[in-house]
Amino acid sequence: MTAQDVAQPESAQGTTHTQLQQWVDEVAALTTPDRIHWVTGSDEEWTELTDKLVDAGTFVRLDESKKPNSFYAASDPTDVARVEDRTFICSVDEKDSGPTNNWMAPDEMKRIMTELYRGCMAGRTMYVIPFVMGHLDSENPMFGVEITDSEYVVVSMRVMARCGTQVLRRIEELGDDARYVPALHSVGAPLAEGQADVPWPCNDEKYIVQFPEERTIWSFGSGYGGNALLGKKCYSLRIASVMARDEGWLAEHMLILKLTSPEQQVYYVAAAFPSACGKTNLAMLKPTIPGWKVETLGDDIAWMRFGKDGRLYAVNPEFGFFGVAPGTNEHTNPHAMATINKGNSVFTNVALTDDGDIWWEGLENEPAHATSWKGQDWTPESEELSSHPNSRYCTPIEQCDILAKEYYDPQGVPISAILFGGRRKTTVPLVTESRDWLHGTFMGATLSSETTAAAVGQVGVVRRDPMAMLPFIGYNAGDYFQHWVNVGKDADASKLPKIFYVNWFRRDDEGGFLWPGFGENSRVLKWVIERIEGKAAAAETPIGHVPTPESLDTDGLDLRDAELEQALAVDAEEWKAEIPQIEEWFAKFGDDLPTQLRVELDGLKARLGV
Ligand SMILES: Nc1nc2c(ncn2[C@@H]2O[C@H](COP(=O)(O)OP(=O)(O)OP(=O)(O)O)[C@@H](O)[C@H]2O)c(=O)[nH]1
Ligand SMILES: O=C([O-])CC(=O)C(=O)O
Repeated sequence: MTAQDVAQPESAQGTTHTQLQQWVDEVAALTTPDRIHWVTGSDEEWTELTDKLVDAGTFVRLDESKKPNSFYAASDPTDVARVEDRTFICSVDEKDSGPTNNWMAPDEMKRIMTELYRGCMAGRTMYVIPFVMGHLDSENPMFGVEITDSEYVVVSMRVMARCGTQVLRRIEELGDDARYVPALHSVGAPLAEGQADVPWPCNDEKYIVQFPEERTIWSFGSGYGGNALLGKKCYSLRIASVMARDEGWLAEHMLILKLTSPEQQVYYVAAAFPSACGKTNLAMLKPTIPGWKVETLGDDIAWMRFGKDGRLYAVNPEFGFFGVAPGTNEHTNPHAMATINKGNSVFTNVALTDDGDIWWEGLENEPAHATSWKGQDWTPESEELSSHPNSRYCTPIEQCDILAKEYYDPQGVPISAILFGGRRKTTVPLVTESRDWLHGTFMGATLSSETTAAAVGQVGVVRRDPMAMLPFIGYNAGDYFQHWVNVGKDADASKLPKIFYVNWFRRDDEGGFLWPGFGENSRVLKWVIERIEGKAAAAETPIGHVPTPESLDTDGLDLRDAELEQALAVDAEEWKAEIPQIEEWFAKFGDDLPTQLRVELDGLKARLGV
């Protein structure tokens, strides 16, 4: 079948952008969809698609009075999270993908995937989604075009990115000057003539592939989150990190928040934590200390470029939140709750209540009965969880009642502090200030965290997750470290953000969290700002500057002195035990590890007396 044979629905407008049209035609010829639909982004289209998803049994419409214009979806039980072992960086030279990524030669990968794509959209509609990550009116709009055969992906992309005709028109206006990332996605479930569809089509064989030199993404087999919404992790982190390396900026797995002190001083903070380690919660934090205010700019991704004034400015390229549902409630994240309660959201792999609402572990008002994410009867006595630990809400960022007005500024905001952090039960204190950019880069490069349900695999295993980017660095991680070193070297040190390392997850001897976390993390933010202002005290330790117990504002906090001390403790023996692990981690990189990081490690060893 040729592209010309593919039936065009009346709504298909095509494009005057010859090269884009050519690519769409080629994909259609290969994948043989029944129809092609160019996504407009209109409200009518949303209604059409969500109705179609309801008819297919993929979506259940939630009660309008509880969650207007919102939908429940349950995925195939095998398609619930990112698949890191099926994710590839197919650089031309294997060395450029480095020791932390899966690699295959691009030609070989394309040969395999072309066969998988052949006829894979039969019986389905092929959607063409023009989108832009970041602002349409920015100096260099970061366009993408995702082709997908999943209505779920179209609806979710519409929440997560600025999509549709307005973007396509801009691409057409720019013509050959429009730089866009072609991103091809299929669930890999062709339908034979007359064959009924399943609610969640997917394929056991999955590939999530980035071609860094071509700045192209090919994804096959999964309909879920970061595997399928290709503007998110695949483009805004893996491909964008390659662009950032080449162009001298940073594409990072970071939230961005605006902090206003009681004296009305404004600071912007970015923070990198691995998936499901608290970015969304910190980004929307409700401070428990009087006079401090937090507003949100982003909860997952930050693109940071130097401004003319020499400071590092961050923008959030996304348009929605794709947040972890379990644990989210009125206490832990009241702003996320207010955002999703406004509706226009998609909930995946949570529980469906009998009165047409959603529920998950940790949410208030536990229902007496619900349908679990696996479609089974669920009651509080059930042994199985009602919701998958990586169940998600997908909701528009503009509904967030504490969205900072600067979100709309394509220039972004000047960052004063960068926080790195992960989940560690032991060893890592509540907060540590680095001595300088290089030391902060070392902290980031050696970041460690227990694995979570956000990726398929074992949960709770400590692994190194540099800058929380382990699954997202689109090139050799050794070169990525060098890029961070270079950013510091080329900048005016006095204007660079200060780097800190936090750990909300240290445990006491009974296994409870030592630090109450959530809104109380505002106390740590306050200390961070007071360090920047030169006001707060700190103790110098082998690993960096740690608050003295008195320097951290604990007014009104129900925390015993001994607990605070334990949360802040730097135990030399525990840190000595980290050294061989860091050495093993660094050994992976061979000569690609920047000398400066080896020098930092030697410094740490000397201070610990190793
Ligand atoms: N103990 C404790 N748990 C927290 C804290 N902040 C977040 N969490 C929990 O960590 C889990 C993940 O939190 P999120 O804020 O959604 O994580 P995220 O980093 O945005 O996750 P991704 O969307 O996967 O990138 C939730 O279950 C939270 O309840 C904290 O300060 N202390
Ligand atoms: O990418 C996803 O599927 C969800 C997400 O935000 C993450 O895992 O960090």
